[in-house]
Amino acid sequence: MADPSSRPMIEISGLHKSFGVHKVLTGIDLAVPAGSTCVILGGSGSGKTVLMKHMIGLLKPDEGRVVIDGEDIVPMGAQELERVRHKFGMVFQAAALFDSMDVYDNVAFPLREHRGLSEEEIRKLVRSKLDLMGLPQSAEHKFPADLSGGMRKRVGLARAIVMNPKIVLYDEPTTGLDPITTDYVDEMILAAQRELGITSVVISHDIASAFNIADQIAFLNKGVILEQGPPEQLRSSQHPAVKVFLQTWFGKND
Ligand SMILES: Nc1ncnc2c1ncn2[C@@H]1O[C@H](COP(=O)(O)OP(=O)(O)OP(=O)(O)O)[C@@H](O)[C@H]1O
Repeated sequence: MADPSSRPMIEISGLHKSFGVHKVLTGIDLAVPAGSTCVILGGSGSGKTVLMKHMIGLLKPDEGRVVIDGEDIVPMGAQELERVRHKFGMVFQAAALFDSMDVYDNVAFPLREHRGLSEEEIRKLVRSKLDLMGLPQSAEHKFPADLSGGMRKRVGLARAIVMNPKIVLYDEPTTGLDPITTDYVDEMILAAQRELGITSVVISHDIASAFNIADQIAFLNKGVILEQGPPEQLRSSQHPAVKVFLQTWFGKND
């Protein structure tokens, strides 16, 4: 568990974003302490993906600041943004692996693209990340089509952390997975945080998974964060929209 008083790795303040007349984000304030896991929870269309895109500068806000590791990225041009993006790893809903490459080459790909490393150095880095994700040597030469959904997720995660990023953004990492595989993926997210000190931001509408992995949950609804804090704070929220959303899961499990 990260120290909540540590300095923020991501700090968003007064963020507004509209597309035409459609106001999507209307005043977001969010601080994610270094080394912690923040889950952005919210229903479909609440603005989770739009918020995440601001964190890596894929969208510019109409108003507000987006400070990453001490730097406001809003005024940055393409070259500077490219430098900041190297601090990020991304895990997408679909694992987004290259079908024509085996597991080893998929994970090695970012290292070959961005670093002048020897094959031996690449081997060490790839193996260490596959180990962390619990992928045995025998999986290295399999192709994505031959892997289960959960295995593909783990390969995607190994690739996202192979460059030792400071921050990993997860876009709906457990959508479409069965409960056991979901637990396993949650474990992998926690392992990456624990072993590598990674700051994680997870967008999700999976309540069980959010409560499993989050140091902090930010509940997004209609473009504003209605409640933000440790899972137990969300659980006891008196905000009607938060209560209704959580009842969809806790209602069934209490
Ligand atoms: N580039 C864009 N142009 C216009 N509208 C957009 C654009 N990107 C997102 N939106 C709108 O912003 C709103 C929020 O979208 P967003 O993708 O952030 O939702 P979400 O919370 O991630 O939902 P989901 O869980 O369904 O992925 C939606 O109404 C969407 O149509």
